[in-house]
Amino acid sequence: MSVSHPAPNPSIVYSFPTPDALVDPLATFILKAQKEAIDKKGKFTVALSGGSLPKMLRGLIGNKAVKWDLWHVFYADERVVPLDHPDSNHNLCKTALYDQEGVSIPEKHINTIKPDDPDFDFDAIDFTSPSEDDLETLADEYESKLIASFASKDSVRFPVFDLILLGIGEDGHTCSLFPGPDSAISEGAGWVAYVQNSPKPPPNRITLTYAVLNHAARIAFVATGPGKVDVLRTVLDKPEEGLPASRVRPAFPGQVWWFVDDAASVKVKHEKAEFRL
Ligand SMILES: O=C1O[C@H](COP(=O)(O)O)[C@@H](O)[C@H](O)[C@H]1O
Repeated sequence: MSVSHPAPNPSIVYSFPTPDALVDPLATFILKAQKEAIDKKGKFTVALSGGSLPKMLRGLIGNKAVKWDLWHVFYADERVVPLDHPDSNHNLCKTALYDQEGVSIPEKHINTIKPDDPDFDFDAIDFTSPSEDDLETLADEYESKLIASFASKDSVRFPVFDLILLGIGEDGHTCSLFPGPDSAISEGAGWVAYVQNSPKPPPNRITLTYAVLNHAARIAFVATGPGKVDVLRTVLDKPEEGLPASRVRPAFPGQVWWFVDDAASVKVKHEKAEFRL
């Protein structure tokens, strides 16, 4: 017997005149997601990306409505480098957000890729050339952190994030899910995968899988600037081309939103909505 799944909701695209103009609406959107999550279950689970995303969260800084103590943060992807390395997505988020005045997410709620297992010496990894065993351990241990945070008595097949904030590369990658045939990431039922030889440096990465992204309650992509113009057109108007960002389509009632600027969306034919929550 075949089981039919409801079709994903169409993505909602908001385009703003400048990158600065999307900062406050994005903060408002995040606060709404936070409120719904906290009203329902007393915490807010969010996955953050690196790249240009962390700085776009500046509208939250100093906003008294943010319940930092109830945030539980994971990374949509992370580069396998020391946590204080300039390429680390954690380090980017720390600099742009956690270290800012008034931002008080408890340290134990920030889930880095450094394993909790005291027998695994993260700092001893050869970061210039980590072994496949190390990468596999990091992915497995990160999955364990997700299990500890999401599995309950109604134990889950996949974590359901309240919100996942994503960026998109000019090649259509999102998280560390790059274009091209990588069946391990594409088809695997796991929650976390490792990537070697990523086309964008640094080469070794840990990423949430499509399966996790597509179980989220909300996904918000943030993309600005003329460098994203062609990829945005392809992802939004030609999803059949199957670029990684187009494959992020959580099943109903999940929903994808796009916060973009006009420079990035100028060629997009997909309907643009007026921002209102
Ligand atoms: O390598 C990565 O790239 C993407 C996109 O970055 P952006 O600077 O173009 O926004 C990012 O979302 C991801 O977290 C990162 O590891």
